[in-house]
Amino acid sequence: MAGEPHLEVEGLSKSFGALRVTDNISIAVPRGELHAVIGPNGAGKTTLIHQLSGQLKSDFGRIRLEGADITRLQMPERVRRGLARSFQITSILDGFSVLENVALAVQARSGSSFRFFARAASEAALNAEAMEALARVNLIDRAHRTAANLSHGEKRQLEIAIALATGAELLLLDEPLAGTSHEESAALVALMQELKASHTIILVEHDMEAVFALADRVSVLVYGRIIASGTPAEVRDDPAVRAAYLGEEEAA
Ligand SMILES: Nc1ncnc2c1ncn2[C@@H]1O[C@H](COP(=O)(O)OP(=O)(O)OP(=O)(O)O)[C@@H](O)[C@H]1O
Repeated sequence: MAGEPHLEVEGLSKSFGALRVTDNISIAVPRGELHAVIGPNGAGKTTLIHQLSGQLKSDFGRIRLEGADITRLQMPERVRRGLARSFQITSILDGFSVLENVALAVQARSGSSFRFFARAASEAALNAEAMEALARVNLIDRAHRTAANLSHGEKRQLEIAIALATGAELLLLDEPLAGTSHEESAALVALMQELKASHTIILVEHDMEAVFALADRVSVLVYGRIIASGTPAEVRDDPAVRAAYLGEEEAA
């Protein structure tokens, strides 16, 4: 339906024992928006991503993807519906080539549809799609390398290619810039800028320069609660945010 948010989260909560890690979170993300989620260490950002991806069951609340309630769906079903995450901890198969890593994701998405082809044709079709995803993330020239031999930044690009190859329209990116060099980070920021044109993105990231350059809107999570949500400028000027979060950065 026109006007329906691509992703809508309502009253989402998760506790570990007595600790309420995400607390009544509500966010609506229109199609095509890059929505950043920032907050201090331990605020609950990764837990929220796990709840959205289906890796963690929520205690309370609703998640809707284009209006459809996906709260109770398992991760593979969410992926099938176009929601995929790139992992903070790498999900790459080190012993396989870059191309094979992406081809596996294409195959997982396509399921049996490639079985109609003869084996060689099926492989060619898989590889062609995988190469397309690699082209999107500028990794074509690394296609035949063993994944283990990629640089850290290239591995992050590969993770995004794998998420794209699942056919995702909504990407959950959990700290894609963590541990990257200045150059790697610049390449990934440029890549996310490009992906914004075709994908809805939820980005958890500590690099404030990147967040404020990329985000259409930013939500600030502190102790599991959203204390502010708005444009980068609105969030930057919010006194509660400055006190709870950005102030902490300045003091560091
Ligand atoms: N499986 C778990 N069992 C118990 N506690 C957990 C579990 N996962 C996370 N926590 C706790 O929940 C809180 C939030 O963790 P989470 O990783 O979501 O924070 P975060 O905002 O992503 O932090 P960071 O920025 O450091 O990655 C932390 O106090 C963490 O110790």
